[in-house]
Amino acid sequence: MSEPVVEIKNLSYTYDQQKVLDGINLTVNQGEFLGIVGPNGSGKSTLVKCILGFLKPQQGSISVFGKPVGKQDGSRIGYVSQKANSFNSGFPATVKEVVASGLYGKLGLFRRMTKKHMEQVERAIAQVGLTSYKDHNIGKLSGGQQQRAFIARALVADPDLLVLDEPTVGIDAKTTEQFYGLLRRLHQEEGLTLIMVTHDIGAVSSVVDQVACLNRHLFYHGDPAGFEQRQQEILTLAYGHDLQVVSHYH
Ligand SMILES: Nc1ncnc2c1ncn2[C@@H]1O[C@H](COP(=O)(O)OP(=O)(O)OP(=O)(O)O)[C@@H](O)[C@H]1O
Repeated sequence: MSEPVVEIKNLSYTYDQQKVLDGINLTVNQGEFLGIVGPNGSGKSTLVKCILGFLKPQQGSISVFGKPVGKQDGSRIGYVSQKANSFNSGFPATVKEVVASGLYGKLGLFRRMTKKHMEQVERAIAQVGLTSYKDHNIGKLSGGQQQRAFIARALVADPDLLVLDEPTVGIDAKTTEQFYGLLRRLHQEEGLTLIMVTHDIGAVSSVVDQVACLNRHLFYHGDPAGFEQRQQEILTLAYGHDLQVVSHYH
């Protein structure tokens, strides 16, 4: 079997006096699609920031593609942050320019784009179905279209791992469904490994193939069937009360 994409061992993270992650052990294997769920303030974004190397944990270790976090080629990881879709409508950049900015890490800011780079940009835009909007101003697109443009920016450098932090916040149910369709295709047809933080517990089981339920501790990590079977028990532990979950997809 190939090496894990992400391997987290006994990870703890503390902000000032507040321990927000405690003793987390979690492995993401190649080709998996992991959904991270948990209540507000449960440490989901902190965990993602540790995986991306933005935060340095006080305890434990994380390796990504077999190397300590921060030591791998950054272009192997695509990231779409929580705030990516709160874009100023006057922002003076086209979809093509925003997507091309995803290559700056590889190119350096002032190196010219070659024909091959431009083809990569066009391909990433096509992957998310925005070809007819490629010359539109990003700020003038709908929230769902903007979100797809940011996915294209994360995909343009051809990453092996895509990390998404609450990508469907502020997006309506129909657009969210289309968006999940896109993620499913990237996962199933292109074999991309994905990690997605989400509040959408109902939909998680129909989109991801692994679920991690977090609230400082990891309360569940396994397949969606096991999660559904023990859902009330796990959510009561993690959320502290019975939470009725309505699935969007059944
Ligand atoms: N930079 C920071 N400094 C101090 N405390 C922080 C910082 N960032 C987050 N926290 C706190 O750490 C806890 C976990 O935050 P985190 O953003 O990881 O949770 P989350 O599960 O992603 O939350 P949400 O679902 O609301 O986005 C929260 O109590 C938050 O207030």
